Amino acid sequence: MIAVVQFGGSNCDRDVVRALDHVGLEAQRVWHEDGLPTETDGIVLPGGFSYGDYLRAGAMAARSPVMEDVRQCIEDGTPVLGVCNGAQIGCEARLTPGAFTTNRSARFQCEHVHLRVENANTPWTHAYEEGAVISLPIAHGEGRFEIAEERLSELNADDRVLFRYCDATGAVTEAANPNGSTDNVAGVLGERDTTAVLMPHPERATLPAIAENGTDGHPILEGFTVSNT
Ligand SMILES: NC(=O)CC[C@H](N)C(=O)O
Repeated sequence: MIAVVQFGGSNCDRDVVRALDHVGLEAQRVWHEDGLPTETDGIVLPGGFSYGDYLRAGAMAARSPVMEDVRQCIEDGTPVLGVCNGAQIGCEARLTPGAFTTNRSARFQCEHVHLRVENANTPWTHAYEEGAVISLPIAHGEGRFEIAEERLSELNADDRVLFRYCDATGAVTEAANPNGSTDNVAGVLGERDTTAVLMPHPERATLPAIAENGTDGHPILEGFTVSNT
């Protein structure tokens, strides 16, 4: 069972449950104060505006006691995916490197972006070839990935950048960088490749009924089945 952890202000938790259901995975929303059910074999930190994005997006949710359980699950090899606000929470909780800060535009941005798959050898990207270009929606005000230069070199060396913003041809350019993220980074891996966070929303590009968003998010969510085998 995939636990979709809900904090005060989460607003993508139902969408994630529905998308996982479409992928054929049993998922359940779990209120963060209730802790993780014993049958948890995957975790999603969903998008939204936990605690109103006060202080910094994700900063308060990252300090919920449930995050200790999440950390323990990661150590046990349980796959964990953070999406948008969930990515911000993941970085704030130091499950993944770097930080998400205010977009270069200083505005909330809701648009479709192209992403280049930088590492296809992970559960989340197993269905893609390295260098593949996919399209997912973004919707955030604080999605600008920042990290110290030395840490970025380490991340690159360890192949822990999962996705970069690119144009339709796969070129990683400044023009294709929607929010000013360092090195166009849109998603990163934790110390294990079973932990990943990304700002774009795979659950919004999974259901065929939302045709304009495509279905490129489907294989990403399927990562839970890959890492569970
Ligand atoms: N869709 C979301 O999860 C929003 C993310 C976050 N609250 C932001 O605006 O940056």
